[in-house]
Amino acid sequence: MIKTITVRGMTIGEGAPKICVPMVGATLSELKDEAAYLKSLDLDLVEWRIDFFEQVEVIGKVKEAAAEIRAILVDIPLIFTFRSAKEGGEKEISSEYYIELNKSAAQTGLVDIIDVELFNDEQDIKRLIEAAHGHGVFVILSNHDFEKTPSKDEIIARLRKAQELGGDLPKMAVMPTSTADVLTLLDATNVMNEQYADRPIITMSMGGKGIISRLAGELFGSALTFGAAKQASAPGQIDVKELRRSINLLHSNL
Ligand SMILES: O=C1C[C@@](O)(C(=O)O)C[C@@H](O)[C@@H]1O
Repeated sequence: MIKTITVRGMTIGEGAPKICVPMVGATLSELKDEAAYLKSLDLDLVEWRIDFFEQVEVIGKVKEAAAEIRAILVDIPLIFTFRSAKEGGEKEISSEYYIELNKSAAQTGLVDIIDVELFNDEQDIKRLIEAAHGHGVFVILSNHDFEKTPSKDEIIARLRKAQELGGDLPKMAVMPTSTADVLTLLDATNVMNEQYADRPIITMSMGGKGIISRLAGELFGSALTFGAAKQASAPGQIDVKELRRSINLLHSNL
C-alpha cells in the first residue's frame, strides 16, 4: 500500500497523477507575470526553478521573490527547485550554498516542497530533510540523467536510495535513446511501485520518445507529471491542457 502525501489539501499518490508546471523567470517581474498566468491554468502544483533566477545567489532576494510568488499563487502548492547544471539545470553553485539556499527556502514556510538532488553528501541530505520536515516542508529526492537511461536495476536502486535517505518523493528523470529505454523506465517504475515503495514516486522518460511516461503515470506508478505553460523546463513536456486531457482519459478508463 503506497502512502500518500497531502500538500495544502491536495493529495499526491492517489487517483490521477498530479500536474506540476515549472516557472522559469529570470527576474522578479518575469516571475510575477508567470505566476499570475499559471494561476489561471488548470494545474495542481507549481515548481519554481530557482536556477533560472538571476538573483539566486542573494538569499534575501530569493526570499523576497518567494513572498511575492506566494502572494500571487495564494494556496497552490509550490515546489522550490535549484537544478544543478550537471543534472540539466542552468547554473552550478557550491554545495555549501546549495544547502543554505534550500534550508532558507524551507524556513520561510512559503514553499511546500523542496527538490534536493540525490547526488549530494548523504549527511547533508539527511540534515536538509530534517530541517525541511521541522518546518512542515516535504522533500523530493531527485536524480536526472539527460544523456541516457540507466539500467532498470540502477533506476530502482537510486529510487530506493532516495526512499532510504528519507525523501518523501523519490524522483528520477532519464533520457531515452530508444523505445526500449522508455520501456526500461516504465518497467523500473512499476517494479519500484509494486515491490519497494512505501511512498509516492515520480519518474519520467524525457524527450519526444518518452512522452508516454508523462501521460501514463497512473498505470505505471508515477504520482506526478510535469507539463509546460509558456516555456518548458525540460525536453518532452507537453502543454498543460493537453496533459490534463490525456491523464483524465486514462484515469476515467482505468
Ligand atoms: O526534475 C524535474 C523534471 C523535469 O526535468 C522534467 O523532465 O519534466 C523538469 C524539471 O523542471 C523538474 O525539476
